[in-house]
Amino acid sequence: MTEVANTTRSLAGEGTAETTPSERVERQLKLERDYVRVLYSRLDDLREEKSAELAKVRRTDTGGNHQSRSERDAFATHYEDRLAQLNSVDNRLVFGRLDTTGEDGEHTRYIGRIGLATEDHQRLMVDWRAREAAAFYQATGRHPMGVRRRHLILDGREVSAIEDDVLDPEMLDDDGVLQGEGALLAALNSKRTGRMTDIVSTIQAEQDRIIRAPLPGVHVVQGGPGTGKTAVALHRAAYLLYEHRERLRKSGVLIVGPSSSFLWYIDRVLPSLGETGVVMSSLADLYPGVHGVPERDREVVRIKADLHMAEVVRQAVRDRQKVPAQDQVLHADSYEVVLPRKLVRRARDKARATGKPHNEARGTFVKIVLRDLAESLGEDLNKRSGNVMDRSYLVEDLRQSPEVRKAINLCWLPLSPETLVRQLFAKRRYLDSAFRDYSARERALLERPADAPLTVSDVPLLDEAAELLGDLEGAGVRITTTEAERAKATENAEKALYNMHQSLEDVGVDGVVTAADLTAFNEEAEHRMTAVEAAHADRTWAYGHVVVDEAQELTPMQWRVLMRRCPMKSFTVVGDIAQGGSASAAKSWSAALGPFVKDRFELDELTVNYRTPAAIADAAVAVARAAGLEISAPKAVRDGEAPLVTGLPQSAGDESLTQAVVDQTEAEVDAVEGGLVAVIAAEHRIGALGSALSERLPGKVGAGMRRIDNQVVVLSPWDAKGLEFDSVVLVQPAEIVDDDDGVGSLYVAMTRPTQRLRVIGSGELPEGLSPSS
Ligand SMILES: Nc1ncnc2c1ncn2[C@@H]1O[C@H](COP(=O)(O)OP(=O)(O)OP(=O)(O)O)[C@@H](O)[C@H]1O
Repeated sequence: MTEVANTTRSLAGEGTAETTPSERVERQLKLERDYVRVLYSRLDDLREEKSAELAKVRRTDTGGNHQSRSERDAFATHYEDRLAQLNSVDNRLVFGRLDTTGEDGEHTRYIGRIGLATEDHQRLMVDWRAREAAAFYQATGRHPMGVRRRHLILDGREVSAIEDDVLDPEMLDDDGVLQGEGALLAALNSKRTGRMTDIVSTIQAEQDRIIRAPLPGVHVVQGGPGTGKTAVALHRAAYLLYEHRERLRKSGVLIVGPSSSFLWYIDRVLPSLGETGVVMSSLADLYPGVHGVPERDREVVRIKADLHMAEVVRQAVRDRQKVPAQDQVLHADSYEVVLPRKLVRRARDKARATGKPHNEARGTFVKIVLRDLAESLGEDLNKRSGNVMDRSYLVEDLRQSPEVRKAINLCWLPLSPETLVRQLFAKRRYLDSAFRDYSARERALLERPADAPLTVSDVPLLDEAAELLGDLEGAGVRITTTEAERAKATENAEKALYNMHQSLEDVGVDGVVTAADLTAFNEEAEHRMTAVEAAHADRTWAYGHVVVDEAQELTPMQWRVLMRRCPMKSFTVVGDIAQGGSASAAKSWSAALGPFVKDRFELDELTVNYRTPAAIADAAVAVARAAGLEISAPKAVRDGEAPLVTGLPQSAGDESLTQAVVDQTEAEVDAVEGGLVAVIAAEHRIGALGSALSERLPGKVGAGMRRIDNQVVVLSPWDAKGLEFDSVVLVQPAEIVDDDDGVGSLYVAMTRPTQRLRVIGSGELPEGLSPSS
């Protein structure tokens, strides 16, 4: 490893008076190239090592012994995790170099995606999340921290350029806040691919402070569009998993985003940082086994969002613990017995007083009813015939009677959350009782058939109901997995198995895998799936940390669900109050979080807009402010081109508008040369625009309009939330304001482009937008 020692000299003093600047750069480049080759070679060695170890472990004969098998599996899991990590970090393995001068001399550290060391434990590269790497992100011109920082720009495995930051307060201009400006601008100017990438090589100081904040507590990150909130939230998850691995490995991290297309957009970031064990969920999927469809009526959204719904659901459950209208005469065996209302009421009150959930308390209810009924039957028999009957026999006789069973069931049936919620909105008597504090108009709005699909707004109600009802098994009901669930589990297992095969082939073990290995892989695959999937499938799973993106959209009832998922209340919450679109979006962070944590949350703000060029961001801010939105505009990193606004006459019909949009989109596809174009329009236009665009640009517009990796994608402002495109064609902005969720939605749509914005509208345009001359 002499090569390593030679290349890890400090940057200081590397140039000599005799050499020209370009010679010095060349020498430095060579130095770095040599070093980076060493790093990749070590990575390759490690991969080979781990895959050989893995194959060996897999071949170990455990002699059918359960303990040896679990030990073998534990080793295998360890090697597999490490191998997966080594396989995921190839791209831009290393990106920085930090030289420090301290009392103990000069040190050079290379900063990369993971930590690497030589065989004899000499450090080669530091994980970006390690404490020693922090200065790489935190040193600024104003606070140089005694370091020299170099950015390495790689093309494949080769260093193509190096960039040294000037960390000298004397040389600071007023804007000296950006680090590694060249690398940063290269990242920002690159074409979008439809998938978010990591920013690990260019994290900025204000972002890094948030990423490395302590684990406990609720940390809110407010920031305008494009300030890197999503990026920061994901890198924070990776950091926490590194820094608190022991704790979070067991409890897990949950990431919540607004929609499944958004989760798809971000789902490559964590694996590229070597982290895979994270559970992701959209708001529609927070309740296991249900995917909530959008709730269309804004009034209904508002009603179901309110915390008062917890009381409504509680009442709905109480309504299912009934006292019959009259005393009932029942038959059991050869006896006749009266079931008095009073007895039922007493049993119900006692069962409720246990404080147990409905399904569990049902056991108490049934026991009390049978006991009291047997007692009165016993007394009756004794009175009539003088016989003293054994009470337990009578209880058994009553329990066997279909009439008695039916009568008891009608009073207190075991219930699933789905049934409760479906019937709540389908049966007038339940609706009227649980929503008694609401107007007749509101109740009419809420009513729907029992087989109507469950909506996103129903998801928190299901969760609430599940809390209050408890397990069905607690009520003695056996739960069988449905055919569909079984099919899904098999499909998942097959996928996992396929992936295992793939990764084996990738590391060159193909051909030596035995049938026993494959069985073990299969078991392992199932085991692994359940680690993440078990958490997702288990409503009562207590996560160690929850990350919430686009958090301004969460309703109070959705927050209530999330607070339940993390009893320790360790949250990273990122969002922008000004972008709030839904009918119940938060007006402030205090209003959103106050009911759950009072004022016990940290608030940080991100102030730099990395996505949208200033000329476009300014136009978006002008429109938002003209409509009275209070926003603090982040400072854009790039200037860019002003939006082109085309105003069609009021008389132009839908056909001319569509025509203009198609023409403009075609021009944008050419202009962005392989980049992505989004056409953002109100929901009702999406179908027609999609068809017209597919006709003009065959093969470029996705059939499913939400496939955001197509070159052209047509979507609503809601679906565009959190996403970005090289160019955006914005259709009929006035309609977006009226039709969708107000000017917040228009603001979201206008801030999606990384390069160009085109606006096309007929008739009057919203205030702040005027046709380009
Ligand atoms: N430090 C950085 N280095 C490179 N790129 C960055 C950096 N910070 C942010 N970006 C890029 O800026 C863009 C916007 O980031 P991101 O989507 O995280 O912003 P956001 O605040 O979540 O935006 P919005 O609120 O509009 O959804 C992304 O392309 C992201 O990769």
